[in-house]
Amino acid sequence: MNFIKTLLNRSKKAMGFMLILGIFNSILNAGLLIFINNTIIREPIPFFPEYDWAFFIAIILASLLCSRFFQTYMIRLTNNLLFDFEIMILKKLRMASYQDFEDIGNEKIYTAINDTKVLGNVPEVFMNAFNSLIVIFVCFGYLFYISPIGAGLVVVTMVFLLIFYLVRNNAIEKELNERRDLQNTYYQYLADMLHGFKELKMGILRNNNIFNKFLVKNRVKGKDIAIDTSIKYMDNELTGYYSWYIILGIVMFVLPGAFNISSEKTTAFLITILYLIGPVAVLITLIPTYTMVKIAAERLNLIEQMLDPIQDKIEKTKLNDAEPFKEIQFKNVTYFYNDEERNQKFYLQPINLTIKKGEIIFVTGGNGSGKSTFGNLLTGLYKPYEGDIYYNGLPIDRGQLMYYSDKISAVFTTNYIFSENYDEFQLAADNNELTAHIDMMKMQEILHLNEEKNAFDKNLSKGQQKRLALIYALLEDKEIIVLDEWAAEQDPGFRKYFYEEILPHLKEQGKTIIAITHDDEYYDKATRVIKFNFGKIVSDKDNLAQFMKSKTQRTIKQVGKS
Ligand SMILES: Nc1ncnc2c1ncn2[C@@H]1O[C@H](COP(=O)(O)OP(=O)(O)OP(=O)(O)O)[C@@H](O)[C@H]1O
Repeated sequence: MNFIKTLLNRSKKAMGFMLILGIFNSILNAGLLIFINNTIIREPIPFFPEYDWAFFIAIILASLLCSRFFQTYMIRLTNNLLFDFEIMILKKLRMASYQDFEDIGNEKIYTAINDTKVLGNVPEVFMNAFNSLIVIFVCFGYLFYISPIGAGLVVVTMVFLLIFYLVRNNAIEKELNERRDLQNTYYQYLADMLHGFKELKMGILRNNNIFNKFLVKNRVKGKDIAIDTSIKYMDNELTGYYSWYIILGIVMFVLPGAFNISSEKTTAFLITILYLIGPVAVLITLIPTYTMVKIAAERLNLIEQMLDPIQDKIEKTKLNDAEPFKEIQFKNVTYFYNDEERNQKFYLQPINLTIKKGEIIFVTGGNGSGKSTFGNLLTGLYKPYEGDIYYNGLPIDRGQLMYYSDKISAVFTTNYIFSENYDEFQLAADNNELTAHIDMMKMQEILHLNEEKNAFDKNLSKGQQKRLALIYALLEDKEIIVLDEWAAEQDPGFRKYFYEEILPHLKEQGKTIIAITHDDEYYDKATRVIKFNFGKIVSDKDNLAQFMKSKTQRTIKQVGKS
């Protein structure tokens, strides 16, 4: 697993150094305890007893410096790891196929980003545990030195406590997993609420139900589990904490009488046990952290497997950029949706066709007939289930999909306008190409440039957003343009203008256009019409004669006007 590997690699480098530092610091701490004990029971230190105060100060200073160095190093390591993990998830996401992205869904990605935060804290937790272990080890050595029987008693009590903890922790782990699943569905309902806010405002029943039956129900369950888990943890902690008093009682009242231990030794025993409470508490609070890390790592592992990256192969299999577009060929290309959750299956039957440069193809058919699925295959968003797609005669394999997609501009039905100018378009008034596109889309008075972001403002109507999306697509200056129901939101006048003026104009510029459309009154504006029905191409008609006829009529009209 990549995350765990990175964690181990990064930790390994740090661990060797930190272990030495940790051992040194812990020995200093334990030394401090022995020093205090010896002073209380008036046993002088074995060397330079007259300078014991100087030793005391030296140990404290050394421990302080060591701790500061240790903590600073840990802060850096933790933050660097957090950064690396977050970037790793984003990088994997960026390189994942659209199919994988669709399968995972936004909610799990949000949760995964939170999981990286849990993993990032592992080295610190581990080092704290390690330091505590050393202190515990040294303290026990000291206890065994003072009274082996008393120390044995403490060890037995602690082993019982540990077993009690681990058994209870198993039950808690199940609850934590359940909480994570609830979190995923919570994000899903939240997305419904945020994206469907308008729809919620339009239906009281809907509004009540999403709130009461889904969001609140989910949160109540989440809260109940959280309370239950926290109470179990608290019970564990209280049991642990109060067990110390039992141990202290045994040391105070049982040991001196039963085993004839002197009051000095009893005092040293008591102080050591009080000193042990801190490090043991650190170890005990580690158990929930360990459980959380385990769950986060398992979930991240799952996401990582789902986000199967394709970047390794990309550089080797780049398409020839210089070669102009000639054709795209589909050979026995099929696609298969098998949505088990929703018990939904759809098979797009073998497609065999060739798209030549300069064609204007309309893809038509009823709802659910497979047009958009075909569009996703054509744009390289989906990899064929069977068969192959060829670009200029070259079969497109998985590693080339991104480069293949990069040859195509697309405006999807659910088009999204980015908030920043990621394409680095030259959005300036002196960019003639831009002004020509804006003129063609009749948006001179509508578009406002946000100078700070170097992007056009997004607060446009749906139809206007589609026009802006097409302007951006044209600025990409690619040879192939795929449009999915682009004209659906345009008013009748602009729709007519789009089919009769814009598309022919783009063809004249040498563009190849594949438009998914239901506008059958404009079918004569295509050079070819492909019709889908129930996941199958039922007709693929060359429409060039019709197109030429309507083009001639258009030219005659223009001449007439002038
Ligand atoms: N992500 C998906 N998972 C499972 N099934 C899907 C998925 N996307 C689409 N489908 C199914 O595939 C079939 C074809 O869908 P597609 O979107 O290609 O149809 P379409 O012809 O574009 O329809 P429309 O004209 O309504 O946009 C539909 O039956 C749909 O339910």
